[in-house]
Amino acid sequence: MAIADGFRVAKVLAVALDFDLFTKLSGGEGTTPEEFGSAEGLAPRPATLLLTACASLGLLDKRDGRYVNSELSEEFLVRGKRYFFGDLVTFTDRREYDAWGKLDVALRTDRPNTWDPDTEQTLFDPQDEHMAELFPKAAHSGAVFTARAMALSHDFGAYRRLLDVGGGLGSFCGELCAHHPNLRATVYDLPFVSGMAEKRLAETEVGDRVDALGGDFFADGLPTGYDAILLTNILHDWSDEESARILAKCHDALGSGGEVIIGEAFLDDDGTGPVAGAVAGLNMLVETAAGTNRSRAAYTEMLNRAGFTDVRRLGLVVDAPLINGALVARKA
Ligand SMILES: C[S@@+](CC[C@H](N)C(=O)[O-])C[C@H]1O[C@@H](n2cnc3c(N)ncnc32)[C@H](O)[C@@H]1O
Repeated sequence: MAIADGFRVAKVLAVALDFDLFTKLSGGEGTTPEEFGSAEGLAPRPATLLLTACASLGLLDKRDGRYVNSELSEEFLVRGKRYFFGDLVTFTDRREYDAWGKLDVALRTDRPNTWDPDTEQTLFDPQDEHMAELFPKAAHSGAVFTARAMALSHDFGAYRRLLDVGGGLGSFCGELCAHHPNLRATVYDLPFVSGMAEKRLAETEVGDRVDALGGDFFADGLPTGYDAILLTNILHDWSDEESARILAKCHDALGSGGEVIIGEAFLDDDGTGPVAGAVAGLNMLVETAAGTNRSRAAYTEMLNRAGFTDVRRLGLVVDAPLINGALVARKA
């Protein structure tokens, strides 16, 4: 049944966030269904049903007859908190909920549902209503806690300068530099995203060690002078051939001994799971022209073909959204 009605659960979370429920409850005395209903213009029945559903999912606790944030929602669903996850939920709901309703069409046509490859050149078109602002914020929302997991799982302090290719709003750079005081990092992304990253990073505690550079990893060469390149949730957006071009650019940009780190929701090598990677793979069908999730074995082959050696598999010491591990490889 959990499989059959999983979409209902996702919608409960998305709608509660649309009401800004968890931010409004943060730090307060909680709410009753009557108070919540009258504040939001809802009749008692729907107000009660929504709060009950949120409590059943562990998003709210009930104390002395009042609904309050659970520990989970207090940490991840309150706007303005460091690990706020809500923008990813909202993006997924607004952009992908309807598109997943037509999953059968994507399967039959082998084309994305969320944008039109006949009129838009790429998924990352700044003219697209969701891409211009919501997507970078959503990616940040998923990345910042994931970056913490990466920081705890790999010694980024061994590097002096890190280049985060397709680094979005600098979520990984910011978090990794916060954990490693001697690390300096550059976010490299399309100019409309790197401009947003620059502004955001300037206001953070590590703003003096992280900068942002605009560019296109297909049209331009990558900047040099870095001893590590990070690629998280990048290669799954592209075909094998396009991914090979990106890896070749990374290889060209690194000096001898430089390392590339790939973070992904990897598939098991035998192609049977895990659920997160496999379902994210189908999302690549809905969202991209030729992307796919791949196994560690497939990425190892791609890395070797690009000239990297000594490929190591890295587990995460804490679970993270969006990725389930990393591969680290060296340029000989
Ligand atoms: C799925 S997001 C991943 C963001 C981040 N690395 C993370 O893990 O959250 C893909 C990123 O690649 C960037 N991107 C797409 N095409 C690009 C290109 N041609 N050159 C540089 N960056 C690009 C997008 O703007 C976006 O920030």
